[in-house]
Amino acid sequence: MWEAYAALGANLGDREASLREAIRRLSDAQGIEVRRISRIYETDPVGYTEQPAFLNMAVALGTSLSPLELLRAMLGIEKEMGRVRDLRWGPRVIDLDLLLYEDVGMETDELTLPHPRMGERSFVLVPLKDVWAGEEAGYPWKEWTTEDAMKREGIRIW
Ligand SMILES: Nc1nc2nc(S)n(CCO)c2c(=O)[nH]1
Repeated sequence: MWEAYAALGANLGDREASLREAIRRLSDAQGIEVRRISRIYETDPVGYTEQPAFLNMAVALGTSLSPLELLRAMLGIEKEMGRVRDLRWGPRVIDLDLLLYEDVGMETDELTLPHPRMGERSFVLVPLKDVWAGEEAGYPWKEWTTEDAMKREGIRIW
C-alpha cells in the first residue's frame, strides 16, 4: 500500500454528516484504507468569500490504486454525494482534494501532485498536520505553528 493524503471540505447542508459519509465511502472503496483522520475545523471561505463557512479536515490513506485511479475514485464519491461541479468556487456538499501521493510529482490536465495550492491554504495545512506521518522538516508548516495559523486565519476546532 502507498500512502496518500486528501483534504475534505463541506459548506452546504449538514456539513459534518457529509464529511463523515465521505470518509465512510473512502473506507468502503476498493484499494483504499483510511489510516488517520484529522480533527474537524470550521474555516472562513477563502477565494470566493460570499459563501457559508466550511468544515475542513484531512485524512491519511493507504492505497493500492495509482494516483489517477485514486483521484477518479474520489471524484466518484463526490458525484455519488451530489457534488455538482458547476460554480468552480461556489458552495459544495462535499469536496475531496488529493494533496499528496508518496513523493510523486506530476502535472497533467487531470491531476497535479503535490496539490498546487495546498501550501498557501491554512484550511488544508492545519488538518493535514494532524495526520502527517512524514518528517516535519521541509514541509510548508516549517515556518509556522498550527496555533499561529489558526489565530491568523480564524480557524476554529469544530
Ligand atoms: N475555508 C475554505 N475556503 C475554501 N474555498 C474553496 S474554493 N474551498 C474548497 C476547496 O478547494 C474552500 C475550503 O475547503 N475551505
